[in-house]
Amino acid sequence: MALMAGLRVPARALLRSGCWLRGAALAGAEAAAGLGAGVRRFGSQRVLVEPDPAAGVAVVKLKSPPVNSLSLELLTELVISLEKLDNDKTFRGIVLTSDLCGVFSAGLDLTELCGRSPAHYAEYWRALQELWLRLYLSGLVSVAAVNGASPAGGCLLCLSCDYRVLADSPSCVIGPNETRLGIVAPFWFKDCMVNTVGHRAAEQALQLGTLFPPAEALRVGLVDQVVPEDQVQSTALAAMARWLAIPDHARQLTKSMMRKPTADRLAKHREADVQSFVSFVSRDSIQKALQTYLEKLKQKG
Ligand SMILES: CCCCCCCC/C=C\C=C\CC(=O)SCCNC(=O)CCNC(=O)[C@H](O)C(C)(C)COP(=O)(O)OP(=O)(O)OC[C@H]1O[C@@H](n2cnc3c(N)ncnc32)[C@H](O)[C@@H]1OP(=O)(O)O
Repeated sequence: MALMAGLRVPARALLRSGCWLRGAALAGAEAAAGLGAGVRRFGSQRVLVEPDPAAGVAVVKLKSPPVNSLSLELLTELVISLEKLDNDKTFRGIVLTSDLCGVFSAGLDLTELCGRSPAHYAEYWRALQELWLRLYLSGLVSVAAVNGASPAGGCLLCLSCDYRVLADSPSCVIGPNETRLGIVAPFWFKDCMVNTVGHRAAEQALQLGTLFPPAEALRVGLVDQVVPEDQVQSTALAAMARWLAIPDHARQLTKSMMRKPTADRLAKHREADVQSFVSFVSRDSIQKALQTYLEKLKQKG
């Protein structure tokens, strides 16, 4: 750990922020990255949006060190950015990626699920539902450029996109590891898994809490392409070009036809889903399991 201005800052976080600062330093090379003169990045503290209006594409980068865990703030900022892009006719597609080195998203922020009030759990779960519904049903083409580990809720984010490109590195594991924490993925995560990899593979992965290394993730169909780490974003953009070659109205109607029944299962029972999450996560046994897991993570660091 490094101590900075009285703040306990993990060395890994500094390394990672070095990684995204390096990205910021490359701002001068924005033209090379497709950002023309006068085109400005926008976004918020935890979500960086790099627009390429000429291509109709925005690269949306998660930048919430150390591990892009889905805090209430990150969920909220991501929903706002997606809403803005969805409502802006300039954009037809987004590439969702991480601005940190080695981690796409660590999934739900476990500190949001431990030792908080039922009202907080309910607010948190509503924000997660909101993000999932918005991303899953977005009219934009969404390509996940998965440049780091993506367990549990991180995997859900990827599955909500239309296409997934994963970096070929042993640390880039992806999958629904919830049961390993002693918790259960919500039914809408289960539905996304089933829709992507089929019932049998989803059942095994969900029960065993499997985190797939890249080659396995490709084999089961959890991701669509595995490429060297430095080619993840360019490959995602190339995939995007293929998807954008299809007329929007036809693609959007087809996407809706494929996804709406799954989304409706949650949309029609959102409040019941919130209540079952709150009562589940408030159980003493679940609180203990989550605390123990968090402590193990911290000790490992
Ligand atoms: C009856 C039915 C009812 C249905 C109800 C439904 C209930 C559903 C409930 C919950 C669903 C949950 C889904 C989830 O997403 S749970 C979260 C699962 N995530 C994980 O297991 C990932 C844990 N993290 C890791 O494996 C690693 O951190 C990794 C992402 C691989 C990165 O590794 P590394 O680079 O080595 O970084 P560190 O492990 O050292 O972590 C750095 C610091 O970040 C903290 N951390 C990590 N992950 C989280 C997290 N998810 N939330 C909060 N904090 C996290 C970690 O403790 C380190 O902190 P510190 O620096 O203070 O030591």
